[in-house]
Amino acid sequence: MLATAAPRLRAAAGGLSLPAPVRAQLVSLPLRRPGRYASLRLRPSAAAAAAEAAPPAKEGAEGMGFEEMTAGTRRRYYMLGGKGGVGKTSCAASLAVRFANNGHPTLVVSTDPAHSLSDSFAQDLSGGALVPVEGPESPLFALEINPEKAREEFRTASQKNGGTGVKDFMDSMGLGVLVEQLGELKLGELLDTPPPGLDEAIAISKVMQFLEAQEYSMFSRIVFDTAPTGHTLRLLSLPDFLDASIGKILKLRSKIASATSAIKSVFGQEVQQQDAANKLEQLRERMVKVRELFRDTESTEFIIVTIPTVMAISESARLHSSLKKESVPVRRLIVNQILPPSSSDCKFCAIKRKDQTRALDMIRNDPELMGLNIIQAPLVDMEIRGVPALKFLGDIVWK
Ligand SMILES: Nc1ncnc2c1ncn2[C@@H]1O[C@H](COP(=O)(O)OP(=O)(O)OP(=O)(O)O)[C@@H](O)[C@H]1O
Repeated sequence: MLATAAPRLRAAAGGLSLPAPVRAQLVSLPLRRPGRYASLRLRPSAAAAAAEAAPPAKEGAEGMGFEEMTAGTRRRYYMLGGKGGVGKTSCAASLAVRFANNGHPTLVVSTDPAHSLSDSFAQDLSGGALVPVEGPESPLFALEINPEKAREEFRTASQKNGGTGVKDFMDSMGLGVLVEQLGELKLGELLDTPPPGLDEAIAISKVMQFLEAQEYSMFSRIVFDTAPTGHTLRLLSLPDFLDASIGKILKLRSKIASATSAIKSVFGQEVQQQDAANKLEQLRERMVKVRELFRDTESTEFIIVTIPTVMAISESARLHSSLKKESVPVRRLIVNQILPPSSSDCKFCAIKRKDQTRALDMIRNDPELMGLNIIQAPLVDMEIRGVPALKFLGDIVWK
């Protein structure tokens, strides 16, 4: 029973209470104030008692606990995704803190255009660059990919330079060669409007950087806090789309090249043509790498986050089905915000708990979801913000 498990914890309206020191800080915590929590640590006894008081964290397959997630120093990617508002950011941030506290230099990346990593860590992590998170034992960095800023740069560049500045912008994302080709094919109008999927293209370009740039080589764990389902599915299918598009551009180029070769006698043109084609092939190879990364069971895992409601579970089942079609590895399902058992005679809580129990049964009987390792995460009675609160949640969820 919560009330007797530890004096710091109480059975509040059926939910799990944060320990007093964390609560005290949270009440007065402003948004995005850096450094506030750097020295605050949860007392191990409180965290342990909370973990004990929480509902069973896991069911399902053996050997799928945190030990397996943290083993080895070879880099692994974890993508957390699901319906809006279910707790993707809280779970991703808590996993990142847990990795960092277990010796992994970790990067947590938000690909959600409506970022909440800064709010979750209660530190200003905005700006689109790597920012150190204060608090964990090993280095933890955060990156909020800033598509709105990128969109703005895109618009400004194309307005100022009649389209040519767009190339610089796309160059910076490693996609400049695509623009060159579109320009050569006289598809200029395509360059003046941000293409659909630009947010995802920016995220993909970052993933390419993770694979290639020295700056990122130190990270042994990279955790993605993804956007709600639709966005994320587009993100995952984009490398395929770009690969196919590049294929089409290459074909079109070669058709145009052969049609015009008779009148092209300028020395060097052939070489230029070949150079552009090579660059396109290179970009294509990079896309293939990203696509393979998303599908590599050794290095990547997509973790679906849901809550115990019929609507969220139905969306999770659809998400899992789409991810399977994309061959993205999924093994775990977090069911967040579960009401722990309570001795209180709150009628509302009893009904809510029954509803949640039915929803959990629904997961166990759903053909799409039943094979996944289910991780139950308790509802805490306050917003989870700041490293100590995330550590508290992470120690309960990731066992
Ligand atoms: N287990 C929990 N107990 C209590 N509060 C929680 C829990 N999980 C998440 N929350 C709260 O719910 C809110 C939404 O959580 P979060 O931002 O993590 O969700 P999200 O799925 O990332 O949302 P979005 O789709 O808007 O990005 C936050 O205020 C967070 O503190």
